[in-house]
Amino acid sequence: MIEVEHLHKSFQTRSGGLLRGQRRTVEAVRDVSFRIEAGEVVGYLGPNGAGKSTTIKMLTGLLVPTSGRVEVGGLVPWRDRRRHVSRLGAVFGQRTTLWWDLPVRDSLDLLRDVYRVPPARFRENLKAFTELLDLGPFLGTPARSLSLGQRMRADLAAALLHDPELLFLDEPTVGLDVVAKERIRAFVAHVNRERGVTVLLTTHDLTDVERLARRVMIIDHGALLYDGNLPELQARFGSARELVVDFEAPPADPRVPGLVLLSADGPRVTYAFTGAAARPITLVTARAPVRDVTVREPDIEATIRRIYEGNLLGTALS
Ligand SMILES: Nc1ncnc2c1ncn2[C@@H]1O[C@H](COP(=O)(O)OP(=O)(O)OP(=O)(O)O)[C@@H](O)[C@H]1O
Repeated sequence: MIEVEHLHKSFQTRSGGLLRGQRRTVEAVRDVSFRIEAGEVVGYLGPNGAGKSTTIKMLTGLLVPTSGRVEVGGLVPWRDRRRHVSRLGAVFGQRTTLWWDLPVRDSLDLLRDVYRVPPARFRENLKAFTELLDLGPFLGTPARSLSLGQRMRADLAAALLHDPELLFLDEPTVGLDVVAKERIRAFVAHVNRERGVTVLLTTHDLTDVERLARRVMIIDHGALLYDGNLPELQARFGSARELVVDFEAPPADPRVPGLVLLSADGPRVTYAFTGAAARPITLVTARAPVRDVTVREPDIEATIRRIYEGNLLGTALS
């Protein structure tokens, strides 16, 4: 579906401040290559300024690469813009594609005309999306009066009315409460599953990724650092699992041979371990009477932070 080979994009900028006017080259994307198959949901992650938007803009045809190859469904995005755009949908969390002063329903009608959606198909899609996203209560409301969550739902419907094969989502849940976030995620999972829509998702909310994407690509300073699934990411870069043990009484010596002691606070002692939890639990319970044990998984957020920090320190990770 998407093929990217040795993609580069540089921008010429002029510096401000003391060096005002001096030309500078920013390499926003450096030698990025990947393939995305039809029907995949891929999380595209990276800290601010990493090169995510620049990549997406090249994939949508808004920007022409400095060098390298991009093909989406057999088309070169910036050369075949019109045909390309008819096959993709995009939702940008920070701005809307809806007409600000028009009722949502009128915006959707206009998009139907822009994309020449057959009337029967339009009716089917509008009905399905109205149900799935509960658009009914605000179809008559102008975009400017919608809450952020309502606006996102309307934007998602707008992006999918013309049955695109590919959906770009840029921060689709930013600023939403947990319930609204979950509703958006459920909808995206639905269109992927039921309609086979391929999704490329940029987000700073890792719950979006855990919920939706089996695969993640991590970019920093324009270069791809990781491309793979989440469990492998955890296995390769995650910190150890933690075993939190509540002993019946504070142990005189909390150390257990074979386990790394992280902290001891009265009867509660925390150890680090890797692999399965059975052996550490056996070791601990053999040591002293235990009231309770909990296994704490390393969180994906911490893992990704370590990858970003590793890159800042210049560590080769991939
Ligand atoms: N039109 C432009 N002119 C000059 N520099 C640019 C331009 N667009 C992007 N850049 C620079 O390219 C780099 C990558 O920016 P990009 O917007 O792709 O990052 P991002 O990963 O999308 O970040 P964010 O998460 O903050 O949106 C940054 O250093 C940015 O300042």
